[in-house]
Amino acid sequence: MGKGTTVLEVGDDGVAVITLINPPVNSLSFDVLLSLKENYEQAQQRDDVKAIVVTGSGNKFSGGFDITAFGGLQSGKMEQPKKGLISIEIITDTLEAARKPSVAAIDGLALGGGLEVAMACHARISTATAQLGLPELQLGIIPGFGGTQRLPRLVGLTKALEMILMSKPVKGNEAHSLGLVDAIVPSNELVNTARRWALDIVECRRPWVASLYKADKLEPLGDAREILKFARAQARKQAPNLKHPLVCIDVIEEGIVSGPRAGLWKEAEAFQGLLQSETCKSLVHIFFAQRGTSKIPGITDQGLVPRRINKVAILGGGLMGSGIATALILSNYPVVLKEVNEKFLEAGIGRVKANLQSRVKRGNMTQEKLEKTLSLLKGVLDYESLRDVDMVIEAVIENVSLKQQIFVDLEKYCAPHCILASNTSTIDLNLIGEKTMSKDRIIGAHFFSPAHVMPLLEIVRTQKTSPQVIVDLLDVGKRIKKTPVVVGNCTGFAVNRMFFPYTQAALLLVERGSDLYQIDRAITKFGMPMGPFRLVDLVGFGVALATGIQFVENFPERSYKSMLISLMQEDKRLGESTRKGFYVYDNKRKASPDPEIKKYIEKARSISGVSVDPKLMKLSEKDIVEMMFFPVVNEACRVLDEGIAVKASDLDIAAVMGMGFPPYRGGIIFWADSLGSKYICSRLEEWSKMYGQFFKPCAYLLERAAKGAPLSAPLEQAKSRL
Ligand SMILES: C[C@H](O)CC(=O)SCCNC(=O)CCNC(=O)[C@H](O)C(C)(C)COP(=O)(O)OP(=O)(O)OC[C@H]1O[C@@H](n2cnc3c(N)ncnc32)[C@H](O)[C@@H]1OP(=O)(O)O
Repeated sequence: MGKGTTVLEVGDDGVAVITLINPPVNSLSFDVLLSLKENYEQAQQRDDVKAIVVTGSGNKFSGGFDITAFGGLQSGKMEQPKKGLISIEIITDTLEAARKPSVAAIDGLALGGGLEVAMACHARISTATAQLGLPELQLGIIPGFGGTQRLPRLVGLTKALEMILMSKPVKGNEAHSLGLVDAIVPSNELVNTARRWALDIVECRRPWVASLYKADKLEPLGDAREILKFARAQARKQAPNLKHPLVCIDVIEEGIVSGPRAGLWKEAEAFQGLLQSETCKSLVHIFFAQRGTSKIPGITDQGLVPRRINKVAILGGGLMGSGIATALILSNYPVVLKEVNEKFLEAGIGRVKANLQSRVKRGNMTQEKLEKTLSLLKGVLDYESLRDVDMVIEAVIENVSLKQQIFVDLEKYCAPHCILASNTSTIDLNLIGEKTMSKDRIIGAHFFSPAHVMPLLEIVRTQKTSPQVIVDLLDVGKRIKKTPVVVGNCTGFAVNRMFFPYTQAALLLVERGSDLYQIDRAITKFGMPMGPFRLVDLVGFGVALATGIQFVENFPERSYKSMLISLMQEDKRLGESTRKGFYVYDNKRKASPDPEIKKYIEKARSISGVSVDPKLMKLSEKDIVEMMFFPVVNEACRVLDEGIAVKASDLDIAAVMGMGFPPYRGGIIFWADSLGSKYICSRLEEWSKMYGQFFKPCAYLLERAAKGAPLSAPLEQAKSRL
């Protein structure tokens, strides 16, 4: 059976309506594209057809080219169509060059190839809320159905570059003011308006525009060159490791300098090349991995319906609590914020206000909306006000006995159905709930700071957490626009388990002679937002030490015990907040290296009893990256082996969204598999001989390496490769 189709219906008015049908988003599979071509040709031939309307089924135009086909095209299982077949033969020479005019009727979304089909029509009618955009760069490719040529001609070069390079869609209303669509109508009038518009074109009451040859919106060549030069500089600065944004700019330039037809050919060539790139493979993996995190075998396939959460309570108005409260009220959840005294409560509410105010300052929220959002927040000091909430999220300091007492109290005051969640980032949930009888409704809701900004939500289930409670929290996560990763219960869960060896590797290397600023530079160049030392400065030494202790206590055999951070803390160097950490900070928070650090390193080195290793003093960037990240891979393997994560791709998302691992490398395990389990294992073995247990490969990694199996393959599959 084919994948999707189009349907042609001819009305008495002489308009042929062609509907794209490929749920859920009417993606453009080859079947859909070939069927679209056939129906266009039929409409051309039929005497009873005067004009054409293209629309999508289920109130959606189209989400673009079928991303599920990428894998087949990349592996060679599916044949690449000949160059230009779709963008030139179908979209340009069949759709745009047709002898009968066509109008796109856009509801819901027109993204990527979807918008490119719409731009080849001779006019576009849209609803106000539809999303229109070319987000291809997010997938490591460029628009490949003529978008690089038509969008600049419809909206001007500057706006087109912004939309394409930032993968930023616009809503119908904005698209209208930009000239991308010709009229905005309500959804129920969409197709009829488009029909009339198409007939008006036939009768010359409306212009018949072929976007590819429109030139009035294009800037003069000299100006265009300047704009492109600026865009190139920005792209190089923002994503120095990525080539495809620069390729995209070259392709756009070709169309402006040599004409749109030449631009189309260059686009087709570049598209085919980029489709095979590692960047594209990695980003497509991330696309599906991200959607896969909310599919949990045994939980989300049981037909459970999420219960309605009407009101949420947050315990603790510190940095985390106030961030979580902000995230919730921003998605219209009424929130009760509980603190222990007036002073803390006021400070907590103040933080939420400040979070919202920064949105107003940046122009992302009106003052009126701020007031309305803030009215959803109520501060309280007692447990009485928690009687009618459906979920509590505890976000107090990381202190086991305090948390245990809180959960006992919650059990007393909250309704029996109320979900009892903890935002702990490291502590075992069984310990937190030890003194309660409510173990089935205890769950971890681990947010990342700042909680109203960071996209990840680590959902921690214990053996006893009921599937219903997991489904409920998944639903809340979706409503507050977080990507969930559901993990099992242990010290540090998935993200901090991976973070720990990362920080430890950095400390081990500097104690043995590597330059800490060089480590930070190499790691930033690899694609992390900042290096490990700059990061510790940012989160603060207090947090780093508190989490560190949890790990050293729980995993002593593989912890590298360094006193470096403690020694600096004794001298009140606590990171950026004190203007001194591994770096020194000026008034503008600009970080500069500090020669004084040597002193602390030497002291820490003598406490650890290690000596400088000349090899580690002159590590290459590649070696730094591997010595920093292979221990992370090793820990990720343990997390998989212990069943803490259900699938490898969940850890890829956890690394990308929780640690800042570059998405264009596909996440931690995907990246590791690109290097091979054998190679990683052999390097770790080599280092463990020289530098100790910290690097020792775990059983899972050893087993995979021995079989030459990828780390991401499910256990049975890896075994069956024998
Ligand atoms: C040649 C061309 O220039 C190349 C292209 O067109 S490349 C494609 C460009 N298009 C895109 O990048 C859009 C990608 N999709 C999205 O951003 C979002 O899915 C969306 C905004 C369309 C919908 O978002 P949302 O409502 O949150 O639903 P979401 O869960 O993401 O998607 C629903 C389902 O549609 C699938 N889907 C979405 N877009 C798809 C596409 N283009 N192809 C195939 N499947 C797609 C998702 O994988 C998901 O499947 P699942 O239910 O099995 O997990």
